Amino acid sequence: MVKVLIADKMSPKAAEIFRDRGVDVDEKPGMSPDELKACIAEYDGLAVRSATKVTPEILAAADNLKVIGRAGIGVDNINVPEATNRGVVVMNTPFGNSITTAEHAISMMMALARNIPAANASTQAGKWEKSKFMGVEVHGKVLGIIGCGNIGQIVADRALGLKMRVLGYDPFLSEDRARELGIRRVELDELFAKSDFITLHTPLTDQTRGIVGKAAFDKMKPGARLVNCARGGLVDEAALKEALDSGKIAGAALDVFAEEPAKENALFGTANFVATPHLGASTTEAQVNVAIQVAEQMSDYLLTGGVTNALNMPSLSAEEAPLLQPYMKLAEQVGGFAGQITESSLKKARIEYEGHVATLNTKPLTAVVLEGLLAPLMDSVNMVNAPVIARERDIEVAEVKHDRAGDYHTLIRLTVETDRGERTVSGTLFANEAPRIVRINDVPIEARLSQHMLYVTNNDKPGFIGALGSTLGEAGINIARFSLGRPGDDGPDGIAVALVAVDQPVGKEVLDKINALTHVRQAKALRF
Ligand SMILES: NC(=O)C1=CN([C@@H]2O[C@H](COP(=O)(O)OP(=O)(O)OC[C@H]3O[C@@H](n4cnc5c(N)ncnc54)[C@H](O)[C@@H]3O)[C@@H](O)[C@H]2O)C=CC1
Ligand SMILES: O=C(O)C(=O)COP(=O)(O)O
Repeated sequence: MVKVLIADKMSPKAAEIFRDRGVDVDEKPGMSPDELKACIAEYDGLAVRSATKVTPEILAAADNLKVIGRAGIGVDNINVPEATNRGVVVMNTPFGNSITTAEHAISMMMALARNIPAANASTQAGKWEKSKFMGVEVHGKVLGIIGCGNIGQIVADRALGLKMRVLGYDPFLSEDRARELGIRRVELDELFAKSDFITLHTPLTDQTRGIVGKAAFDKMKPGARLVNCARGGLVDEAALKEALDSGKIAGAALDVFAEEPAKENALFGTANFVATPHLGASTTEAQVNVAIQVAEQMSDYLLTGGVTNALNMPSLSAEEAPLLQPYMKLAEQVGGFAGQITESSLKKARIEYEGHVATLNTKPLTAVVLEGLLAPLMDSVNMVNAPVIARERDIEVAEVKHDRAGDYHTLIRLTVETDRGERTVSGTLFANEAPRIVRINDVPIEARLSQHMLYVTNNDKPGFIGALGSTLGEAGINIARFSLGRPGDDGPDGIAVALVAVDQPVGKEVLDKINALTHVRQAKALRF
């Protein structure tokens, strides 16, 4: 009998469904990491919310684990790459708590506008400080939404109902979709400058970490109010404290903190600061939704192999799987490469299949290319929902097949079109199984991707490679493989590209140093 552990507090519906489906279930919320590590080997499935941290250590001890189900949206408490390495499927429930979380953000905004938490405390303390708690209307005010995905769009809808004017910043929000939502799409600086209220609804990624920091507070309209019901690391808490203390902003409400549980925090006790203990998803309705969904999805997988809302596994029939498997990896790399080097709003993605791959069922491959392309920007993207997300975001997707082989016997070429022009990434399979990137824009190259990569465009001049090697060496970063390419093969003619596989991640500090090297035009750290 398969056995599942529910490690966080969940609606009793989850255990009920597991039992009804014939899955053995233990409920042990509140375990320490050591306790979890000691017992995890017993289980085939692990169901969590945000409290349990599924670290590489836990995964290393999870000898029988096949699936992790997140009863909620954000999976930043789960080490998905490590789970993938270990063949553990990670699933979430992308929509079950979105309305509830949007409603919490609106509640936090209203709490700030009318000083409700402080007025409540003062009134119940017997003070009757009517004149101290003068508020502001939200009617006619500007709400800036950073991250206009599922939750951000629900917040926009509710804010429009409150007669607010809504601005949205999201690299994936198209002009047409913004118009449909009744909001205005802006760049981040304009959002900071014009918003009376700002609310965050992005996942926590390398791009969004610290998105509201000192520079952002400096750009904000004096007297703005900030709400964060997404993830703690999005707001720099020290900079927020300074902005509140100096009176630069009039208030802030946080549901999420850089460190949770936040039992101590420098912000506690600050005037005009409101805090809730990660309550965004905590309503009866949302908790029943996510508990049912997670238990159904995990039972399906454990009992039948059916996959829904998996973040790290494509769903495929048993017959196609072995044929498509090596191409899946290639498709993910080609898409992931383009996604990580694309910085502005995507308009089109053209996926061309040439040679052998064009004779296969390319639908799942296109889905995996799109998944790779969109994954750097959102949490809940998988091969099943990636085409839907692309459609919703007005990204035009074209699939083209050329049966005849070109330079390679098999090739996947992805061309993405953004506001700033086109980018192309092509890849092939060596020996029918090993993915290689063979062209980036007009530059031929031959690169095997590994977990940590450095992608550098530079002026093709002597001295660059030595300087790069020294900078990495000084930072204790070992170069595993080094691939170089340039548009023409007949001597230096301007630009060149280096794809460097490194054994350690390249942090921001080292990346800044590389970007400052003579001849470097742009360096980016990529992850696969
Ligand atoms: N406080 C709580 O209890 C809860 C918090 N959450 C958090 O809310 C987040 C959002 O959830 P959903 O809307 O369902 O996710 P979603 O994936 O539908 O939307 C996220 C949006 O953020 C955008 N985005 C990504 N990078 C960005 C950037 N650098 N700048 C601006 N926008 C960017 C994406 O394009 C996407 O549209 C989740 O990732 C989760 O961390 C979710 C549920 C409950
Ligand atoms: O769904 C999410 O992303 C959340 O943050 C909800 O967290 P929770 O399940 O309430 O611990």
